[in-house]
Amino acid sequence: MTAHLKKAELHCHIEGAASPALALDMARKYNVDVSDIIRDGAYVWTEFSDFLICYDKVAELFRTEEDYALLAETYLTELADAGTIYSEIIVSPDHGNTIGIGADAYIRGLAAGIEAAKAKTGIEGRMIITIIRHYGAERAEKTALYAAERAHPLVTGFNLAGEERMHKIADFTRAFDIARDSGLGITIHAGEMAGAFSVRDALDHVRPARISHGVRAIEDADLVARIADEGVVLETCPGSNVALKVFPDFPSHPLRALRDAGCRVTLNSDDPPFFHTSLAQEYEIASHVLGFSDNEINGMTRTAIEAAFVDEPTRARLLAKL
Ligand SMILES: Nc1ncnc2[nH]cnc12
Ligand SMILES: [Zn+2]
Repeated sequence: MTAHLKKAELHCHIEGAASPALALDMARKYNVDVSDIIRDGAYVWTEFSDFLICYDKVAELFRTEEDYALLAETYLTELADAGTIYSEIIVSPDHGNTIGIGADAYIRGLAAGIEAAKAKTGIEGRMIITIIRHYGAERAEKTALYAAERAHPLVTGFNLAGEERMHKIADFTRAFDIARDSGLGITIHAGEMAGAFSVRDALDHVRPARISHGVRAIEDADLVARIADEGVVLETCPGSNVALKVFPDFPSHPLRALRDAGCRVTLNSDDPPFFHTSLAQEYEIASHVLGFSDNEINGMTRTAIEAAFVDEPTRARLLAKL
């Protein structure tokens, strides 16, 4: 049982945290037919690109600042109930623009949800603005400028998500330079749907403090050694990887091998209800399926707080809670 363990997560896409029940509430509110994406109380998708389409359709069900506040408050309260003290949610101002409320209202709504959850439960939350790889470099640079202008004090990091098999990481270096120069922490999706070369490209071109996933680095022993040497933190999401068939099953997942090779690893949920998981379940998988001891799991939680994109007094306060 890991229910008694304190938890922290660095990697959850906020629209990907919407339960099918909450998405159905939104669909009813806006009279949207969602029978193509929700069936028998579960999201319906077949493989990664189809998952991204399903994800976008769910995101478009949240249409006001209040909807986004409810989404963030609901998710973070649920995390806090499972013993979570810290969460970074990945947010996409581009979604605010798509639904027509604009990036500012989107971020304001999410921030209100984070603050409401904190007031109720004490959970600390931050936002990581993500650019979307398949939208291309031009849109990424606009979003980076928006993030750099300090969209909100709770925005503390910058990421690249989306279809990893499109474009090159080198196309996004200007966006990452803008974000880094503004003081945002840098992480980047790599080594999930593409192989070790993608992680190497991220390290060479972007120099992130963390890699979102990074698990396919396991295909290249020299790269694993480099990740360990450089202390780059891996935001691993085993349940997501198995659901998306990055690895066929949990025994094939490289979390143990990466950790044993000296990589700094953390546990994360990615898009929990899409992958039939939760942060609490990822902790359970780490314990009962991957065989990590409570001490080893606590070490991963500590790594998450050490690598969190927060100011030092907040980090010290969070570390004191472990
Ligand atoms: N697992 C994932 N990989 C890349 N982009 C995403 N957007 C939402 N979930 C994602
Ligand atoms: Zn992700």
